[in-house]
Amino acid sequence: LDSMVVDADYDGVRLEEEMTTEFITDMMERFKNGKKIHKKYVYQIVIAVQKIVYDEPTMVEMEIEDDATLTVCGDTHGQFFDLMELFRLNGLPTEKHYYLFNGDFVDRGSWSTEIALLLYAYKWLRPSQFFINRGNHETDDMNRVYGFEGECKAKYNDRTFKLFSESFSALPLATLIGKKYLVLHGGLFSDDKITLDDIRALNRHNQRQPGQAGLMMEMLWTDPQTEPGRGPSKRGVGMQFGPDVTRRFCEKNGLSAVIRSHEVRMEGYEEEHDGKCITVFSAPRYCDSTENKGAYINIGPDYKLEFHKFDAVPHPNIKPMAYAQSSLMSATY
Ligand SMILES: O=C(O)c1nn[nH]c1-c1ccccc1
Ligand SMILES: [Mn+2]
Ligand SMILES: [Mn+2]
Ligand SMILES: [Mn+2]
Repeated sequence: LDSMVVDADYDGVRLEEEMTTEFITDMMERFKNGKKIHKKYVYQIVIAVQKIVYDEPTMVEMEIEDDATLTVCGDTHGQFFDLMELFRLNGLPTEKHYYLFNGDFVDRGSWSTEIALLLYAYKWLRPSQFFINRGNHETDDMNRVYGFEGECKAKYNDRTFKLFSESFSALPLATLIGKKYLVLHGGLFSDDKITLDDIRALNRHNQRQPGQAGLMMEMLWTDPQTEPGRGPSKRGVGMQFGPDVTRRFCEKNGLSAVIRSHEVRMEGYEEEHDGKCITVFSAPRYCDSTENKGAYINIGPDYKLEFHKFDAVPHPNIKPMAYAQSSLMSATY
């Protein structure tokens, strides 16, 4: 990277050895105006964050300081302009305003590189006050089909996607908030015996992609159901878990609730399983078609959950999946 030179006439804020709020402010403005950042900076940001998240535990554990707030966001799926609306309503990330993005920040929407670079820039700036869980869309199989790979290659290059792909494999799979809320993208398990220690013990570095079975796959793919017990997945991957499964898991692990994302909710969030399984989804008017609201959850030092809804905002006339590769082109031979 050192040999790469950013031309003297580059019109953006320059990035040196560390991330700065000035760089982030400028990058946000550039993205709002349909501009990009220099590919050298893309590489620097993704490589820096890959190193940071690689060393984080599979389940990150954090507390909310007395004068701080944590906002938990669900799927954003490349809907950059709606994320800007969320930040306008709720405030940008700061040293005292922590954010946790609960996976599926790319694919579907056509500003996935903008969202990924913005979240990564904040992660690099304040690694202990900004958190990112992996979703099932932070995987090669989904990115090949649902637009992120194509968008990386269209806006930047192949190397950009490769670097993002390696960073996705390094992302933590869950975040424990004040020992009360377990936040993960999909949901719970086919095995009642799974505990937080099993999640802590999961070595995510020897399995880059979730595959079709196992703890990592279930954390990224499963969904709640209203019926007690367990049932088959409607997605063909993972399974569904009922209110009794959630209750037993919370009791066994001393949790107040599990907070997950992964599914659209018309009001942007939903408290299910007697309030012990909470879905939060932060992509309003999903794929420009579902008439859902977005939502986010603010949690203060008292660990009370405060739900907020928000509406989609206008965006430039680029359709969802604009960069998705046709299945023929992306097939591997
Ligand atoms: O893209 C989505 O809606 C999504 N978000 N999480 N999982 C999916 C998905 C989409 C298609 C097929 C399987 C999963
Ligand atoms: Mn065990
Ligand atoms: Mn999703
Ligand atoms: Mn998902």
